[in-house]
Amino acid sequence: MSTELSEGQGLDGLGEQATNGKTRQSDICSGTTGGSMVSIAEYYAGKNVLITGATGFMGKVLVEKLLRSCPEVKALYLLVRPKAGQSMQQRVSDMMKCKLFDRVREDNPDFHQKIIPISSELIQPGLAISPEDVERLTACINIVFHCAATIRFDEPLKHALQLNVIATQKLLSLAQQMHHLEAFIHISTAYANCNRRHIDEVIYPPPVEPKKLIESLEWMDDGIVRDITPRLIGTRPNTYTYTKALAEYVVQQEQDKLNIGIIRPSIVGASWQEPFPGWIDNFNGPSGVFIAAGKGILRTMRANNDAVADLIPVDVVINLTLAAGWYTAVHRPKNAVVYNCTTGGINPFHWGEIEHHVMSSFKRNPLEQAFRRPNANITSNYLINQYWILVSHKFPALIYDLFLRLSGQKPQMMRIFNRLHKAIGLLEYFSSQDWEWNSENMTMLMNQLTPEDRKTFNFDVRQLNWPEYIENYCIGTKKYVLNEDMSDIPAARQHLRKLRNIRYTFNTLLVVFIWRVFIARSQMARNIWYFVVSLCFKFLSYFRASSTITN
Ligand SMILES: CCCCCCCCCCCCCCCC(=O)SCCNC(=O)CCNC(=O)[C@H](O)C(C)(C)COP(=O)(O)OP(=O)(O)OC[C@H]1O[C@@H](n2cnc3c(N)ncnc32)[C@H](O)[C@@H]1OP(=O)(O)O
Ligand SMILES: NC(=O)C1=CN([C@@H]2O[C@H](COP(=O)(O)OP(=O)(O)OC[C@H]3O[C@@H](n4cnc5c(N)ncnc54)[C@H](OP(=O)(O)O)[C@@H]3O)[C@@H](O)[C@H]2O)C=CC1
Repeated sequence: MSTELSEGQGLDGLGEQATNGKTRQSDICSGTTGGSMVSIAEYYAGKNVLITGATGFMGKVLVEKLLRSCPEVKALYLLVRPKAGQSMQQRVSDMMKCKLFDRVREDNPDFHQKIIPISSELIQPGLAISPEDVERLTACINIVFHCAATIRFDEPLKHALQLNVIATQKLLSLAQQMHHLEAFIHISTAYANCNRRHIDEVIYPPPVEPKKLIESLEWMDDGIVRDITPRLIGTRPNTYTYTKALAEYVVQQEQDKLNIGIIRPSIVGASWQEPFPGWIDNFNGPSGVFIAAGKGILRTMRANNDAVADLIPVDVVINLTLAAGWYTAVHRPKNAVVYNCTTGGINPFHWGEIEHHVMSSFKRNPLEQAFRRPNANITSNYLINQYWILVSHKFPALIYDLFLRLSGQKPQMMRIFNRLHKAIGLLEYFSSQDWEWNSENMTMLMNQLTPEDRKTFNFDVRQLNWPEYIENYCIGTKKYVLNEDMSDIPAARQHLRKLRNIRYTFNTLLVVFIWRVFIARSQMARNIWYFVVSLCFKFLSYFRASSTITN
C-alpha cells in the first residue's frame, strides 16, 4: 500500500499566511532582550515555549529542565499525538507522573499547570493542529524546540521523509506565522553527515534537493521506494541519517526569516548529573547493547576497540539546547548556527574502554535473572565475531530452547537472538569507525554564559569522568529501564554464582565427554587417561591414610 506524502496539503493553512518572522520579531523584541547580560533563566521567564517530541527521551528531559531551572517560564506548549489507545492528555499526565519529574514536583507541586498539551500528528496535513490552536500558538509562542523525529534505523524512506523532513517544513511554516517568535531550535544528529570523516559546524549541501525528492516519491508506491532507497541514501547507512541531513537543509532555507539554531548531538546516553545520574528510559543506541550484555545475552559485537565512542549525556545535550535557545534569541545571529554536541574531540573515550567498564559495572551491580554471566567482547574482525556468534549466541540459544521444549515450554531464546542480531547489525556502522567533529560553537557558547549559568546549564564535557558515568549509566538501565530494585542485588549476585557453577559443571562434563570419545579412538589417549586416573587414586589413598594416622 502506498503511503501518501502530503506536503502541499500539509502546508495548507500554515504556509499561506507565512510572513517574514525574523524581521517582525526583531522589531518587537529588540527592546525586551537585554543582550548577553540576561541570564538563561531570566531570558526564559515569562516566555511561551513550543516543544515537539516532548514525550520522547530528549523531549522529556528538556521539559523537566525548563521547569526546574527556569521556574518563571510562562507555559510549555507540547505538540503530542494520541497513541496506543491513550489520549494526548492522558499521555502527558502519565509523563508528568514519571520519576524524572520528582525534583520538579518537589520544587513546585503545581508545575503541571504550566504544561499545555496541543493535539498534533506531525505527518498529517497542517500538522493536524486545530485552527483554534494554530491561532493560539501563533499569538503567543516565543521559542520553538523541534525534537520530534523518527530515529529508527530501519524506517521506510517515505515515512522517514514525512516526519523528519516534511513535518519540519510544516513546522517552519507555522513558526513563520508566530508573531513573537524569537528562536527556532532544531535537533539534528551529529551523524547527519556521517558520510564524511571530518564534520564542521556547517550545513553541507544536501544529497538531493528535498523538494524534488518529495515530489518524486509522491507518485511511487512503497515497493519502488524500497527498491531505490539504497541508491538514494548512497554511502549513508540508513534513512534516518539521510533524512536528518535533508531536514538540516530545509531548516537552513529559512534562516533569512527565522533565528535558527541547529543542535547535532552524537550518541545520546543516560544523564550525567541531572535530574539524577544515570536516568534513561529506552533501549535505543548503546542502552539496549549494555542491557543485553548485562543480561549475559550479548557476548560478542563488532566494534573497533580503539575507535572513539562519541557518547554524550542527555542532560548535556539539553543544557546546550537551552543555552542555544537563549543565545539565538538574544544575539539573533544572521545565519543558522550549528552546534556539534559531541565529546570525542574534547574528552575522548573508546569502545574498548566502554566494554571494560560496562562489564565490570554489571559484575558489581548485576541485572536480575541474567541468562549467563556478563562477559561480552568486542572485535573488529568479521570472522572472529561470526565464530563467537555461533559458539556463544546460537549454540547456547539452541540448548536453552531444547531445554524449554523438553520441559513443555515455548522456545524463545533463538527468537531473542535473531532480534538482537538485527539491532546490533544496524548499530555496528557507528561502533566500527571514527569521526572528527569540530565543536567550536559549543566552546563559543560556553564562553558566552555567566559563571552561574555555566553551572546551572553545564555542558562542559571536559569534567566528565567516564568510568563513573558508565557505572551510573549501567545502574540507570537497571533502575529506570528494567525497573529492577537495587535491594535485589545480593540475590542477583547469588544467581550469577549459580550460573558460574553451572558453567564449571558443564565445562567439566564437556571435557570428560570429549576425552572419553578421544579415548575410545586412541591407544595413547587411553594410556594417558589410565596414568592420570591411577595418579589421582594414589593421591587419594595417600591422603586418606595420612589423615587416619593423624587422627
Ligand atoms: C558492551 C558492549 C560495548 C559496545 C557497545 C557498542 C554500542 C554501539 C552503539 C552505537 C549507537 C549509534 C547510535 C547513532 C546515533 C544516533 O543518531 S541516535 C538514534 C538512535 N536510534 C536508535 O538507536 C534506534 C535503533 N533502533 C531501531 O532502529 C529499532 O529498534 C530496531 C533495532 C530496528 C528494532 O526494531 P523492531 O524489530 O521493530 O523492534 P523494537 O520494538 O524497536 O525492538 C525489538 C527488540 O530489539 C531490542 N533493541 C532495540 N534497540 C536495541 C539496541 N540498541 N540494542 C539491543 N537491543 C535493542 C529491543 O529491546 C527489543 O527487544 P524485546 O523487548 O522485544 O525483547
Ligand atoms: N537518541 C539519540 O541518541 C539521538 C537523538 N537525536 C535527535 O534527537 C531528537 C529526539 O530524539 P529522541 O528523544 O531520542 O527520540 P524518541 O524516539 O525518544 O522521541 C521521538 C519523539 O517524536 C515524537 N513523534 C514521532 N512521530 C511523531 C508524529 N508523527 N507526530 C507527533 N510526534 C511524533 C514522538 O512522539 P510519540 O511519543 O507520540 O511517539 C516522541 O515524542 C530527534 O530529532 C533525534 O533525531 C540526535 C542524536 C542522537
